[in-house]
Amino acid sequence: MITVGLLGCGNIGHVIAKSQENFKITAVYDVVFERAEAFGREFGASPYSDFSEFLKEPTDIVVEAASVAAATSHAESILLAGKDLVIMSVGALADISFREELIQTAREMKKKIHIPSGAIMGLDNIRVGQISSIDKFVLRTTKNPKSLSREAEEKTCIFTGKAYDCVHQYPKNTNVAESLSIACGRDVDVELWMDPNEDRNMHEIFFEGEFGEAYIRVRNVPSPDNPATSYLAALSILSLLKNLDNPLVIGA
Ligand SMILES: NC(=O)C1=CN([C@@H]2O[C@H](COP(=O)(O)OP(=O)(O)OC[C@H]3O[C@@H](n4cnc5c(N)ncnc54)[C@H](O)[C@@H]3O)[C@@H](O)[C@H]2O)C=CC1
Ligand SMILES: O=C([O-])CC(=O)C(=O)O
Repeated sequence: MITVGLLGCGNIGHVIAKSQENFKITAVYDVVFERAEAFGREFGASPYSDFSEFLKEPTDIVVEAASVAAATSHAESILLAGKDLVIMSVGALADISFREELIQTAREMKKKIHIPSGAIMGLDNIRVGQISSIDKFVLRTTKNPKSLSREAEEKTCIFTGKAYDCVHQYPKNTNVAESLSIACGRDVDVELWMDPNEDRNMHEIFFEGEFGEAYIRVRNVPSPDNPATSYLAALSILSLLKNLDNPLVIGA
């Protein structure tokens, strides 16, 4: 049984806690301690208000499902505590020197940093961008204004530019852009749209290069408790944890 420490007892944390099969969440931490306490009562995990005490719990892996700020503050100490790490708030890795330091720490500690596929499909083969030339890479994300905590009467483009800048302006909505950038090894182009007639979180990927061309479109059901987050994102952590100790490795 894999033991999991959970950083962030929100929407994603609750979805994964309801499907514990080959893993058990034994320790939880949240900046709002009452959330960790309530979560601990519901799912039988120990709640912590002190992050260093949370790290002393003998867990195999910590799942960060909190915020870019949480991932930035705590990722290094999680690895130094000898635990593998799943990062959901991938926007934290947009800072290249921070990302390289983390990778170096993971290497020294012989630990892994996992970036789940999150709210998209196809992240595995997008890694061909690291070994083969890419001519075009655009992510077009379209969400209902409610998912962006905004209002709009008509379909409106609110950002065009590089993933790095988008992640800084919309950290709760564009972790996908950073996951794609890391996977394919370049700062991808991003368009962010809000559309009052769209009830899904839609991500379209336009990808062209030496390999040929690909178009991937996912129309995700938003999480009822946090419409900015697609339900698929929580499922992707579950499939990652389910396959962690599987000798058969599927995907690139
Ligand atoms: N990589 C991807 O494809 C995706 C990433 N995400 C990201 O996953 C993260 C979690 O998403 P949800 O569960 O929907 O969010 P949520 O807002 O429902 O829950 C986050 C929880 O973390 C806690 N938290 C926030 N900052 C914290 C900190 N500094 N220290 C400790 N606890 C903290 C909050 O109090 C809350 O209980 C978000 O950063 C979101 O942007 C979401 C969807 C897709
Ligand atoms: O990328 C993100 O941060 C979240 C997102 O768009 C989604 O869940 O669809």
